[in-house]
Amino acid sequence: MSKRSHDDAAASGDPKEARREAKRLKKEKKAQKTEPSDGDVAVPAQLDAVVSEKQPTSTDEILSKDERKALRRAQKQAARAPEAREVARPATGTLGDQEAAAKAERKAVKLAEKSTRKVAKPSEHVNGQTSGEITAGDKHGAGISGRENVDESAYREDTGLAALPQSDIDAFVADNHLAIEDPHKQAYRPIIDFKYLPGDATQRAPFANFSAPTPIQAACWPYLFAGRDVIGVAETGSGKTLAFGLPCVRYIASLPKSMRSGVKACMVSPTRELAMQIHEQLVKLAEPAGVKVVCVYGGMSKDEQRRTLKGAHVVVATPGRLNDFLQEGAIDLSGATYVVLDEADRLRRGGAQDHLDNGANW
Ligand SMILES: Nc1ncnc2c1ncn2[C@@H]1O[C@H](COP(=O)(O)OP(=O)(O)OP(=O)(O)O)[C@@H](O)[C@H]1O
Repeated sequence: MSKRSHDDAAASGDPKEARREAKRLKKEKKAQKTEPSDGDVAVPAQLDAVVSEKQPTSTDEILSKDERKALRRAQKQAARAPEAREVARPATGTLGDQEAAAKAERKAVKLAEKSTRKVAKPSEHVNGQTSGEITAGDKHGAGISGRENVDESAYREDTGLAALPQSDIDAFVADNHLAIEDPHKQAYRPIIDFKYLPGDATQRAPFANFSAPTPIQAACWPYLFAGRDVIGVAETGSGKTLAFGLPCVRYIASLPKSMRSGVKACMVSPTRELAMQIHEQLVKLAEPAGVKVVCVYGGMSKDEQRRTLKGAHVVVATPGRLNDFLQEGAIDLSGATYVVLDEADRLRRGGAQDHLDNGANW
């Protein structure tokens, strides 16, 4: 009913008719007030807020107290589970009333919970490899091979780390975009603080100037301490050297003196510069532990390098020079059970495959 018809009724001179019209008009106005306007069709945005960080005020108007509580819970969980965002979104387009909103809300809570569990749990779809795969970014890779035939009980999680609430671990994994796949499903907790490293405080001295392990270190260390094979992928400058270097040095340092002689670890790097960088960092850790690290690479006198090899526990090498020394018997890797292929993808691309194949019978 329009104002025009009300005017018409008044103009007809029938007061009864005019009163009826006025009443109808009032009713209509009331009904218009309760109907959503075009601006209220912001339902998708409100439901997006189920998984976004900020909760718009209009959500408060639509949801009940219990629903708002569930919403906050979902937001917290969804913040740690980015996949939930994508799964929850399709539900948003079709909902326009309170009941539907509550339904979508419940669904989002469930999805967020499920996704959170998924993030926390190592994936189960690994293709029969024996390696754990640790991914923290995707620029450069380091193939890290742990000790063979080592009792996996060699690594015992620090009690403080084991006592942390799962939510702390989940938050670390989600915040650092870590994906950890472990076919053995041991689900070691990342060592998120140096104080959770095995060993006493003196062994943490090399990290005195660092505030916390980097994500790739935190994720790799438990697996490598346990003697597992690891493929680690992380961007450049993310601390991969210590990720594989610390467990290596600790392993050698832990050997009884009678078993310590000879090369115990070999690290192959695609370039001389990278090999030298690894060497430089490892020496700082290794020397105080009585572990000798040497670096051999092409373009330098072999004689000098041969001399340095005497008494070495760890050899850092470029593929060609390593192969030369293997051929001539200057390096014996028969006792080396800790092998690192630094930037394994680059090693392959750089034509190191033949050298690596030659070294396969180390
Ligand atoms: N936990 C840490 N906190 C702060 N700095 C660290 C930490 N661990 C290592 N670093 C420092 O970060 C720098 C880069 O580390 P590193 O060379 O291991 O990175 P990377 O991932 O191996 O890089 P690249 O891909 O270039 O080889 C080094 O100077 C190293 O001393």
